[in-house]
Amino acid sequence: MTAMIEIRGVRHAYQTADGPLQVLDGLELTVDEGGFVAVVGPSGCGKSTLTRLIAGLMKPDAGEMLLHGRPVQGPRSTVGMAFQNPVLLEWRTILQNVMLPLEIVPAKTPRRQQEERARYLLSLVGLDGFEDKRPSELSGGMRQRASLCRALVHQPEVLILDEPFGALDAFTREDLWQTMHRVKENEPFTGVLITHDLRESIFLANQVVVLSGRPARTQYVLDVPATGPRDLEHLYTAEASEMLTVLRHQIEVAQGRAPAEDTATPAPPPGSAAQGMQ
Ligand SMILES: Nc1ncnc2c1ncn2[C@@H]1O[C@H](COP(=O)(O)OP(=O)(O)OP(=O)(O)O)[C@@H](O)[C@H]1O
Repeated sequence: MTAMIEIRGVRHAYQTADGPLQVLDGLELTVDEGGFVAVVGPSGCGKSTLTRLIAGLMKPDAGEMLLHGRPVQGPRSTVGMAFQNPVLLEWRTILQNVMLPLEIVPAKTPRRQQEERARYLLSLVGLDGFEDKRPSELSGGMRQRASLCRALVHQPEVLILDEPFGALDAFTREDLWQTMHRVKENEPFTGVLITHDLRESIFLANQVVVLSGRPARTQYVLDVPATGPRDLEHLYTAEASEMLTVLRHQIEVAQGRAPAEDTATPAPPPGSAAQGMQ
């Protein structure tokens, strides 16, 4: 497997009025090409900071950030991003919103082909028939689907999803998880998902990385045995329940609510590779 994202010993601090705030301290992460990694951790530990570094919107103070073996020097059109708040432009139709990145960073393909791709993506996420609507005519879940298409329109190598489903109700969120599997089956991106939802992490990702409390380092890595599309029933299996128990415990450790060396730590689920990174 070729590594798409390699993060080695990354440190980052923000300069604040109260002095430097150390956010990341010795972060390690490898995402294989075509892989889908979920990053979980306590609130404020530095997850969004990590996404900004991967996207090249900021540079780390120390350590290496590599995409396809090359240092990340700045923002690249090969990285797509979608956030919790979709921010679609009301004066543009849904199709025009999806095509917006192609106007900012022009693609080499002819306009007709670009529009075909945008329409294809909209149909992939179940929004065919809504191309000419305005954002305010769509539900929250539909706007998030459109935002996903916009992030994918450039055929990014890396798709960063920063809590994209966090503001949605439980049913819509589960619907979107299944859409995400369909998209992943059809679009060859490498995914990084930031989430607070552990069920979401094991449903979507093939690996879950737990960050420690701030300053964050990689505390724990869990390989999810199931790959490819799965139905929601999968979340109610003994295997899923064991994985969730392990992850919940790791989050408690990261929050300082459970000791790191705890003999009560549940064993990793069968078939999964779980490892502490103390
Ligand atoms: N531009 C900035 N300047 C100063 N401090 C910042 C800046 N951006 C983030 N921070 C601080 O850095 C820390 C990490 O922020 P970040 O948004 O990366 O955390 P997070 O893990 O994504 O948080 P959450 O889980 O709550 O979304 C927080 O304490 C935040 O207040």
